[in-house]
Amino acid sequence: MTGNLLINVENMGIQFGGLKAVQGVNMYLNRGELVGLIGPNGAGKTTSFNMLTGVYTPTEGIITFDGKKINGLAPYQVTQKGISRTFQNIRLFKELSVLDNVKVANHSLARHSMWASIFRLPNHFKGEAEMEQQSFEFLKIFGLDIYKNELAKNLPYGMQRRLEIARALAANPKLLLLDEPAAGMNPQETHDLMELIAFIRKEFGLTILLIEHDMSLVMGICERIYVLDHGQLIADGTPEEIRNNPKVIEAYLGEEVIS
Ligand SMILES: Nc1ncnc2c1ncn2[C@@H]1O[C@H](COP(=O)(O)OP(=O)(O)OP(=O)(O)O)[C@@H](O)[C@H]1O
Repeated sequence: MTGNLLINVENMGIQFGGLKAVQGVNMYLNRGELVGLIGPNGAGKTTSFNMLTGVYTPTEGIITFDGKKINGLAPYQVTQKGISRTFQNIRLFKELSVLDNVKVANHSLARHSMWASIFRLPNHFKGEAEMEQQSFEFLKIFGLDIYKNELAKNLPYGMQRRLEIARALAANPKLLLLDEPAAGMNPQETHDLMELIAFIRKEFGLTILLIEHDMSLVMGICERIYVLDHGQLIADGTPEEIRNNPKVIEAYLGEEVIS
């Protein structure tokens, strides 16, 4: 047990050739928190997610998750530790059904052994049935059950975004990282998504870190917000504090209106 602290990031940074894309980032999330990560284009938000999930190894700093250092772990090991994510550009198995997309992600949760699967022992079929049922339950939560047998590529855009979150959740994370979940959604879809995020967080006892350009969403559901600009944190605080922070207003001038 590591108390209330779930993830702690100390002095995190990464350099690509001569470019310091992210540097000196300190942040933390307590269990159960819903925190936003915002900043202008190119500020280093996705790069930070890539470091938290093992896609990139930071060139400086320490990331501690659930009391253990996770720098240098491969992405699948980070997932096993309990961090799942979605991507800015939707990454689904487009030629698989909606249900199978969730089942694939759910596979790491399957309680039946690999040997039972390989030799198709009775436990395998029991495990398969359980997994199918569990995956279907996820689809229901996301309002995707009616699309169960549809190929992922045929889903309306907003539903594809939802399926991405369902998949990330099926890996049973403690920490969920959402990279622009409302990108390309209309205001109604964004509003529904906001409610869904609040719901799954409560229902699954999740901790969530969210990158988002839609300020109504960020300001509406996050308890705390970190602001990145040119690879460095320039502010952190409550939505109210962030909205009134002169540095943040300056960083966003000409790009976003913080409302
Ligand atoms: N693999 C890489 N090699 C070189 N430069 C990179 C690499 N990945 C990211 N960068 C650079 O790091 C900087 C931060 O990019 P990043 O995608 O993290 O920004 P962002 O805040 O997520 O932006 P956006 O809001 O547009 O998605 C950019 O200058 C980008 O070009």
